[in-house]
Amino acid sequence: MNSIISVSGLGKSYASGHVALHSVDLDIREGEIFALLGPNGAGKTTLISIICGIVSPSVGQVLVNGRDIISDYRQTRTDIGLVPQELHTDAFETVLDTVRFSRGLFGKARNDVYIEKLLRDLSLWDKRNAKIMELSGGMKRRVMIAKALSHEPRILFLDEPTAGVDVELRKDMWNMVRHLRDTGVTIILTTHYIEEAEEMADRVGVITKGRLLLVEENDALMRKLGTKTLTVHLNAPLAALPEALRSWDLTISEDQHDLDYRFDARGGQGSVPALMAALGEAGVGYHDLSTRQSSLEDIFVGLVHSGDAADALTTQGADA
Ligand SMILES: Nc1ncnc2c1ncn2[C@@H]1O[C@H](COP(=O)(O)OP(=O)(O)OP(=O)(O)O)[C@@H](O)[C@H]1O
Repeated sequence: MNSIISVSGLGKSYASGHVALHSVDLDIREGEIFALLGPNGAGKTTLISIICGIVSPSVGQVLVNGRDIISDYRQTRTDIGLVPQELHTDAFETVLDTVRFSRGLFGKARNDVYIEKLLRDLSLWDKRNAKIMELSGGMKRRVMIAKALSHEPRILFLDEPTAGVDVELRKDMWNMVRHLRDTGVTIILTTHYIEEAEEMADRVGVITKGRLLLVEENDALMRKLGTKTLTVHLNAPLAALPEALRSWDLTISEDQHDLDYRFDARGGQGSVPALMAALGEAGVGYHDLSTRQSSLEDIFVGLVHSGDAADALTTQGADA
């Protein structure tokens, strides 16, 4: 598959002296959903702001569709739609007017057929004559996406599309993004939710402290993300594991009130009901359960320690 964006040796030092990006190499494939996953301050917004021409790089090169983002700014910017992290749009305008206006900013002729399709695709057509301030938070986000797509870009950047959004809206957003990808748009989103990267992306890049640690196909990365821990809160303290439970990867907490069970974050969930049955048969009573997924920090630490980061960078190099 062709690269629609090619980033090489990209570095950014802000005037404050802070180095936000260290020599990033990255290729985005046409038609994919790519998630840039990293904690706050990792450099995600800086990276996409450079690609979109909002922040200037200190060193390195970015090609969008084969064109340099600096010497060919006008064309490369036209190829891109950006939904920034902060939602800001004119509260008193109607949905239709604000989206038409955004298209005009790119010097594109009015195209009511395209705008209608776009608003229908984003389930906004019924609200086309509503003022922005009358819309729910989720709909305002959709309007931001419609604005970003109003000039028919081939690439859409979504900076933290679901930050502060409730679970239901998040799932709506995921469906919408997949649908947009099916219409041929290449999508790059930033997130600090592992779950979001897992749910949405074809490939994931993990970034921390301005370094792209690895770029992987989603499945391969999620396998690396290791384990989930299920904690079983017991009715009574347990001093030792009953014989029948010795084959399970179980650890009794120090106060003997909890049992921790570690299982594969992907594909291992089927073992949880079996464990519950085994606990029942062994006469171990419990009153509550909780699960915990490895945090990004756990993963970064794990990657750095296992040396996978270096291997992964090689993989990324080979990808380019
Ligand atoms: N204009 C600026 N001047 C100085 N430092 C900046 C500037 N913009 C960002 N930074 C710093 O660069 C680093 C990377 O910031 P960036 O916004 O790219 O991270 P991020 O991964 O998008 O984080 P978040 O998820 O919090 O937005 C941070 O330490 C941030 O404080």
